[in-house]
Amino acid sequence: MTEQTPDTSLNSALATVIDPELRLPITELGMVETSQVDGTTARVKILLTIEGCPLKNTIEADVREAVGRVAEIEHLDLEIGYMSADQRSELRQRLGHTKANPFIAPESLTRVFAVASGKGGVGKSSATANLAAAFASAGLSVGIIDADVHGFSIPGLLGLVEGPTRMDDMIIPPVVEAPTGNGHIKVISIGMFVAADQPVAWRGPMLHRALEQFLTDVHFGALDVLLLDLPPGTGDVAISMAQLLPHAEILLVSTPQHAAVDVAQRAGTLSLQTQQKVTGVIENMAAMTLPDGSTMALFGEGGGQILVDSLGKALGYPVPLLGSIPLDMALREGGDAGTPVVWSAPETKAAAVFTDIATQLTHRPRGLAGKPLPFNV
Ligand SMILES: Nc1ncnc2c1ncn2[C@@H]1O[C@H](COP(=O)(O)OP(=O)(O)OP(=O)(O)O)[C@@H](O)[C@H]1O
Repeated sequence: MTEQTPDTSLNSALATVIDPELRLPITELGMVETSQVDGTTARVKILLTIEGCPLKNTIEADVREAVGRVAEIEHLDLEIGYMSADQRSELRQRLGHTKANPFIAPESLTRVFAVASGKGGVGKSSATANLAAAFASAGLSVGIIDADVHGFSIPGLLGLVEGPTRMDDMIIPPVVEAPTGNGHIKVISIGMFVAADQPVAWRGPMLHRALEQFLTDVHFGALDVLLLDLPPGTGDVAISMAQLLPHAEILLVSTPQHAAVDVAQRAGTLSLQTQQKVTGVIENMAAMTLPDGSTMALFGEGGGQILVDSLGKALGYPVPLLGSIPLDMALREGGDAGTPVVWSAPETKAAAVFTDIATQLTHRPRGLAGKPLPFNV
């Protein structure tokens, strides 16, 4: 066995420091410019990707912690610098960032789910955030594109305050870690690019361009699952999504209310034109259990089943009802507090149903692979 020198011990320690956004060891990202040991002092220079990097303090603390674990080292002389344009370009190459949509590459292993609804306020964004949380709790690497232009709520539902990091023409999305395990959620939202109190009054081509840029400029890295939170209805974004991610599978969220079924059905049958697959229906806001154990069906009952039956007939293949999420105060409170109910109250029925749906989806075979669409935007 070869003896570890202090220098190799230092490098091994630095290799345990993971860049929180890029999710790779800083030693593999060209971020360690100097690492040497003189006597009992380690001299380390770390290069951050950009000046004003929001994660400076985290990376610095992680480096100090890692070096502190090396027995031979008593002092750390740590310098923080910034990458040059050439070094950043090298990093982009190392990451394989090509400004091409990675999700339509034939070798892509990412499952893409577009979460849609017929109308607003049925819990589509809550379902997206909770499904992402359930996938991340299962150890998966998850991405969310919040494309709900008029109600971008995903960052708030996940408690994200920081925005993306711009590295020249590459955008690095902020990351939310699952409370246990290695799973995480990378989030990009239209809301991160507009002033907080400004409505997004964009026409179709601009929305198309924004979605396209999210797919080409945002460096998600290797994702197991990508979820898109679509605006309600069958508008421009749904059509752009179908064109940019033809193999995306549609998850339709609806309440049990019978009146909601027709609108949800229209959103579902759009898939006939886009040739996408409706992978399942999630019924949300189903009967809630009251403190005395009785149930109250505030939004009626049975809509989810009616919807899957009618979609099955219209689409010509069975569409499963993946689960029925009850109205639950913990779900609303978790969303308001920025922690999805799957993480904040895993013991609730709502959390259990989301977890079950995520499990079903990971075990279901993929939808039809990227078919060309019969129309252009
Ligand atoms: N099962 C549930 N129990 C209790 N509250 C819920 C449930 N599902 C959603 N909500 C609450 O209903 C409100 C609307 O939910 P959400 O924003 O997820 O809907 P949406 O369909 O994404 O709306 P929009 O289309 O406007 O973006 C939120 O306040 C959310 O916390």
